[in-house]
Amino acid sequence: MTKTAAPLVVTQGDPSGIGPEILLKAYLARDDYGLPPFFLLADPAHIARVAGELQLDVKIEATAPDKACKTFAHALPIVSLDYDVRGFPGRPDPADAASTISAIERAVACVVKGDARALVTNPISKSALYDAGFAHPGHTEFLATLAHRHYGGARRAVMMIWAEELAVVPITIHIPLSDAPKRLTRDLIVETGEIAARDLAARFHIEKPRLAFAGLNPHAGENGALGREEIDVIAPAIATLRARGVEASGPHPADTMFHAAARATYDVALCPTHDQALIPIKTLAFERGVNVTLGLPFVRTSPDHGTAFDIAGRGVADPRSLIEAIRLAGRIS
Ligand SMILES: NC(=O)C1=CN([C@@H]2O[C@H](COP(=O)(O)OP(=O)(O)OC[C@H]3O[C@@H](n4cnc5c(N)ncnc54)[C@H](O)[C@@H]3O)[C@@H](O)[C@H]2O)C=CC1
Ligand SMILES: NCC(=O)COP(=O)(O)O
Repeated sequence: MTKTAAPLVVTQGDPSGIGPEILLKAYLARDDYGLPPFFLLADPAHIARVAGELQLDVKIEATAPDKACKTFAHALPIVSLDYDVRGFPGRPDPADAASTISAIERAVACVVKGDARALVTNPISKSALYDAGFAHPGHTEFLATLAHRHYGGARRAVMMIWAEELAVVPITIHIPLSDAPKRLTRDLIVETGEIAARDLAARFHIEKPRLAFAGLNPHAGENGALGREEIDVIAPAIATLRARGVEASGPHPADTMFHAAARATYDVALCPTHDQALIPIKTLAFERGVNVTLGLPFVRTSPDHGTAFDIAGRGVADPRSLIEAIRLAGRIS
């Protein structure tokens, strides 16, 4: 199968979260949104149970990846995981962790083999997986490990959350806030900036991406009076990026770089910490934001939200972020 003819592969995510529901709703909306064909890696019996409980009229067909495109027109294609998934809504179950992890591993294997052109992940509960012994902070870092496993070489994955009006990159990701200043090195900033610039050009066709870096401290340090990371670490990293031909600006005060006029001056905002980056995008575009992993030899997208255990099983979950994740994966792969 040629890469562009291949379907997308979608993972089950945490089966007790809203993943199965939004996936079923996305399938029902496939024609309205012009979604490219996809197949789900899951336990077909579990997905049929969720569809029945939520009265979502979706025909489900267990199939193989090479039959998925044909199936997609009349039924939701599911490639079966070798697990009996319990997935009681709202109650994450350690017994389901192995199936959740296996879906991610198998999805990457499908892309590597050419059975799928890109992967879209449903949300996982980090703490539920940590409790089951999962050693990776999140998908992003796990995918870098899987890329290394399949392709060799050092692999660094960069998280970007994207919407039409804003794209953000957290330079440090899933670490305690108190560790962020120590982990924020010149090398990390330069590497993150280079990956973002490269993938925005290659995958999003922005010829010369404009990168805007946020400071770490209030008012970007106020010339060192409120912290020295801007002077000692961030500004030198920006200078290195500029010397290497990357259009990089900053460090900008993080509190004033997300209003509309400021956003018009850059293509992506890169922030030292997770929440500096994710709060603005989730405020502006929670229902439409897409998490895209940059830096890998394959495309992975995901909705910007999590497992939403508080509403799982109630039928009220909004599928639009997953729909946008599927659309974007189709567009950039
Ligand atoms: N890509 C991934 O796998 C992600 C996983 N997570 C995980 O999700 C778990 C829960 O995280 P939270 O911080 O509670 O964030 P969350 O995004 O799951 O929920 C936050 C709030 O938004 C609501 N919400 C989320 N998605 C919604 C949707 N599609 N429709 C309607 N309402 C929605 C929820 O009901 C909740 O009130 C955590 O364990 C976290 O690790 C969080 C973000 C991304
Ligand atoms: N807050 C975003 C998030 O946690 C997503 O992480 P990942 O599982 O995509 O690495």
